[in-house]
Amino acid sequence: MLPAGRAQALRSSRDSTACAAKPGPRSVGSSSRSSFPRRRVAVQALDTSALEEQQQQQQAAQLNGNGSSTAHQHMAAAAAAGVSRPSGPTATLTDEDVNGMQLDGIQLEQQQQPTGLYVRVRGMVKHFNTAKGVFKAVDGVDVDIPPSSICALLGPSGSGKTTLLRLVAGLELPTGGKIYFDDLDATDLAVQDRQVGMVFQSYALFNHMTVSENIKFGLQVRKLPVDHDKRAADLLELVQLTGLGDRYPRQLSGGQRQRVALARALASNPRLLLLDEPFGALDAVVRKQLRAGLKEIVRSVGVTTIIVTHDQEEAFDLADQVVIFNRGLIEQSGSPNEIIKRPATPFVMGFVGDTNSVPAGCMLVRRSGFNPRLGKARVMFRPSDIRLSKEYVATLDGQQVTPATVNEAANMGWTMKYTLKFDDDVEVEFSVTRAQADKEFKLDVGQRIYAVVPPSAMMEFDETELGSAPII
Ligand SMILES: Nc1ncnc2c1ncn2[C@@H]1O[C@H](COP(=O)(O)OP(=O)(O)OP(=O)(O)O)[C@@H](O)[C@H]1O
Repeated sequence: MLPAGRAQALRSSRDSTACAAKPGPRSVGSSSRSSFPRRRVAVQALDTSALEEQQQQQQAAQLNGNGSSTAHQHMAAAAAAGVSRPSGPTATLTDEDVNGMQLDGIQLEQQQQPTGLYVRVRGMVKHFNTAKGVFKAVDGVDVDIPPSSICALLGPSGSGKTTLLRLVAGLELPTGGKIYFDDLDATDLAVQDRQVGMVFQSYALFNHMTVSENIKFGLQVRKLPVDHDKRAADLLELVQLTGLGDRYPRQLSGGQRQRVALARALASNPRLLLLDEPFGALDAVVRKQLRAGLKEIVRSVGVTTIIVTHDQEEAFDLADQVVIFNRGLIEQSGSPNEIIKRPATPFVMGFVGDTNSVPAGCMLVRRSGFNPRLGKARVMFRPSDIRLSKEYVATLDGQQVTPATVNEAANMGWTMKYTLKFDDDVEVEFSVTRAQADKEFKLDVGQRIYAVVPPSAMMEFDETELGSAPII
């Protein structure tokens, strides 16, 4: 539960510190309508994590002795035993960074700070030059993320999720396309002017600083006009770590460290929170707890949130909008319900949830009345769409049944999984909850059953449509 009054306190603090900043060195917002740099606080939303990431990359490049190392090499080096972690606040930022964050000329503004950013990505392209040629990591992506909503980027490994997140953060320069924050063309905006907070899988905390010092770090560097101690205390309460401010990161559990990272990312009131596998290194129970807390916190402070995750349950539970990536492109974007109930492509159907895949000409498909188009090789459907009768019936739900034999039964704990083998040797999986198995669907191996699948639940596809191998 969110501590009473914390979110309000944090919001009020945002309101009272609303400022206008001069545009940063790279804030070339081309739209003349844009009021972003003048109207909004670039200041209080300047988040340390993006800068630290940039800093890590520079340091890692130096460690590699190669100023032109790829971003991936940088990150790998940075991740290696925290070697590239900065040793102290003054060592973390270049003069240029700090100059970019100075508050000279900033006027206090009493106007209410808007909540989350409205993020629009248009025609985004990011190609990397590799030894094998041009690698299309992101290849023409449009996404709209409404203010204060949570968007999850989901997809196979290497599909371009993190690259898109880094493009939005300003940590990668696009090969093509535009990024808009509200009505501002933010494509060329400097990282420190993006009002972005970030949390990564690796904890990204300064080990030599206490928890409170970690949270206050960005506020101090920027000399933000808020009570730093109070803000750190408020954030610690928000992430339910009150009393642990004097500890060092090594004295915390993995889950606690991630909560500190979240508090630190929120300290400067970002209008956009970017999370890259924030709970990836944690066990399932802790992940679930943190997930619930994260949802409540980001909702309460109203920050627009983009999260990259491999965990489908996490994506569907957290997000208002789930974006499914494949090979640098978006296969589908929609609410969790839309994605689950109406997958737009065979890839999404196969990627999200369990599916059975059978030849288009098999008995089950033919008897169902489904008419595959010519040239299509297979048909998919969800195991949960199978209806069956243990007694012989000619039709079930108005459809002609297909007889099958229970070939295998697997006890999965809370569910039972059965393999059904039709008389043309085609096998499908059928699963029921333990409660259903105990009551109506207790099946024995060798038993005959009679199955139907509604044609409306079937999707035909070509094998090539399911590919997720990256394209070079
Ligand atoms: N700097 C780079 N140079 C060359 N290729 C890169 C670079 N950065 C990313 N890539 C490649 O771009 C593709 C997309 O990478 P990205 O990290 O965005 O994938 P992802 O969907 O986040 O994967 P994962 O879920 O495994 O983190 C990958 O194949 C990756 O190897």
